[in-house]
Amino acid sequence: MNNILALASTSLLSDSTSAEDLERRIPGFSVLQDFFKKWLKLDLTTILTAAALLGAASSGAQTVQHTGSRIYWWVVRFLTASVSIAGNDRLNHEVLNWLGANVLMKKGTRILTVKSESTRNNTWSYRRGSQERNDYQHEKRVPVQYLPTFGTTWFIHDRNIFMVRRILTSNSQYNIAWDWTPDEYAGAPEGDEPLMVMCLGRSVEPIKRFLNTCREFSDKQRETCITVRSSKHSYDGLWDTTILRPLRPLETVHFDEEIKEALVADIEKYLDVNTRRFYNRRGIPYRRGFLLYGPPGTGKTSLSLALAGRFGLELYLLHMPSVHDDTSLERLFTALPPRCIVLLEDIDAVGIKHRPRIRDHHDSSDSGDDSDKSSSDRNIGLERSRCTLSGLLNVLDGVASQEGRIVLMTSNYADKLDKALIRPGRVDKMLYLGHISPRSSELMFLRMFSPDEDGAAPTNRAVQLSQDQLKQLAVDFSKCIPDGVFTPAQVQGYLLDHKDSPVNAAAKAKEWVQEEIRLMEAAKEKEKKAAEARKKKRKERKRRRAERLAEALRNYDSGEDLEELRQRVKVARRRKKTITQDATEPEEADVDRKAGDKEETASENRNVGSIPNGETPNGILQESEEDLGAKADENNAAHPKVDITGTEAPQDNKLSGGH
Ligand SMILES: Nc1ncnc2c1ncn2[C@@H]1O[C@H](COP(=O)(O)OP(=O)(O)OP(=O)(O)O)[C@@H](O)[C@H]1O
Repeated sequence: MNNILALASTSLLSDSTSAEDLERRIPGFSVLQDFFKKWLKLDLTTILTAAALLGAASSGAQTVQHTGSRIYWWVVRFLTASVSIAGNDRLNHEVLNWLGANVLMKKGTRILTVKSESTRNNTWSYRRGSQERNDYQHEKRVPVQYLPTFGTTWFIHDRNIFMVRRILTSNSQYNIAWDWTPDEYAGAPEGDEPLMVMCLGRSVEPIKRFLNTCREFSDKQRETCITVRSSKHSYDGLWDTTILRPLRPLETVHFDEEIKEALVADIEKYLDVNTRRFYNRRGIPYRRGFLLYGPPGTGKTSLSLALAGRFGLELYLLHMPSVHDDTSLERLFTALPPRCIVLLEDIDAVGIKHRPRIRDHHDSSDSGDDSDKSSSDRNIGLERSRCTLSGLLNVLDGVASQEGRIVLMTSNYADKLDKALIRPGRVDKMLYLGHISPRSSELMFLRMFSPDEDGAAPTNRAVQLSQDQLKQLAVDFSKCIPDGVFTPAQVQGYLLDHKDSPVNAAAKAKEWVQEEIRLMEAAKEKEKKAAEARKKKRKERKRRRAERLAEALRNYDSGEDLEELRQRVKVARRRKKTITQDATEPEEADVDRKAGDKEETASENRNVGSIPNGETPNGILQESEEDLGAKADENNAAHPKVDITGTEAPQDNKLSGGH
């Protein structure tokens, strides 16, 4: 730049002086000048002068811009108050949401960004933003939402001038063509950019009020929905998926009305501010836990959703089998807000660590099939969580556990839950949701066929009936439903099949009930036969083992010390256990074990003398060991070796919610 200025000043001097000076500065300048003059009829000195002047002007402009920017920020600093909001803060989205609905559309802003559906493959993407799905607006396409883009949005709120800057961060990977491309055109925000909310004046109070408005606006939008948060990638410890589900009124979950009222009253009392104070003053951890248990399809999940809606709380959903490990579980619990409902589904799936896979493998290879396992164990074993019971107990009421939340756990196998898990403090009330009663089926019928609040028919093709007619049909229908036989899900399924005609639903109920009972009995019979076959097989195997053992004992040298034999059984069992645990390839381990046993047998043979019929003490050991294994299997069948097993729920905190 100094050179250009020097050149410009030189060029402005007299012709001869400047030419001499330029020749001195740029060797060969006079030759070039002659060439330009002769062939292009241009004066090189004039061109250089013009270029130098332009350069000087640009440099001046930059200095002015720089000074202007400093003055601007000086003014901003002294005349405005500001609050910054991180990209991953919920308030960030709430502010954008408010701006989108209340400023951009009204002002007719011309530079916007749009949000619809993410097509990103979450499995492979490194940078994952939170996702929001609206189940309420069941449209074919996700509705688009217009939001502020990068840069500043100005608006007046509550008689104050506000500016909200959506900041282009260094993380934003955009290909900016030129340095001077304005932020607004630099690309599309991904949703995790910080915001700077500024307001003219020296107090942050107007900003606080504005932020409150944004929160209330979002809450209002959610009033018709329940916000369900879940974690797609539980190992991140992030509640990264938000689903807006239609609000489910509590009246639509049918079970004993008294129990329902007691449950609502209990939660209401717990959420009362005075209760919190009461807990805090007395040093009692402010937490409440409920266990909802019963057969599948009896409304455990539906009740949890309804309770979230009833108390305006967000529901944090954790499907236990998909939680990666204890660390992930802890991270997720640490990220919970103070007031929410946490739904832990299929709590009985916790505890795979207590039943190592290698042992399972060995068991099944020993028995040849898995028919030894009890059916309930097999059912539980379909999907096991990798969390341990102690990990779960820790998050429920460990030191780092969040206070103020309500934990709802669901289980189909409450009788197998560990006492530690359901002790008061972790589970304060147990609620059984069972099969449907005639009264509940009557209510379900009415709910299904009653006109909507606006008087519209439940379906387009539904025949409109008077309220009295409908009530009569509901009573007729309920008379056909036997008490405590069907799950509410079954009855709902039937009613949905006849959703266009309550008359048909009531008329065909008897026939449906008979057919359904026949099918259920057939399924039960089949299951009974399968269980008998399993039992028979187990008995047969035991008989064979007993025979072999008896045979071995017949051939047993009575001179051998029985105690010694017992010790050998113990040693062999211990060795087998070690091999099973160490083995990465169980077959190899098995071969090693057998080889080891053979060697031992040889040496034992030397000690105890020859064993007739080729039956070795090891043979006896193996039989005894298998026998013990069989006993363990039987034991498993009676008390499946899940972490949370074999304990009776305490009676004092039981609520029975039979429908
Ligand atoms: N008590 C009930 N009242 C009204 N509807 C019910 C009830 N129980 C079940 N349903 C209906 O049956 C379906 C399944 O219910 P839900 O998922 O809540 O059962 P669940 O007990 O959680 O089952 P699972 O143990 O298999 O998770 C839902 O569509 C729900 O509307």
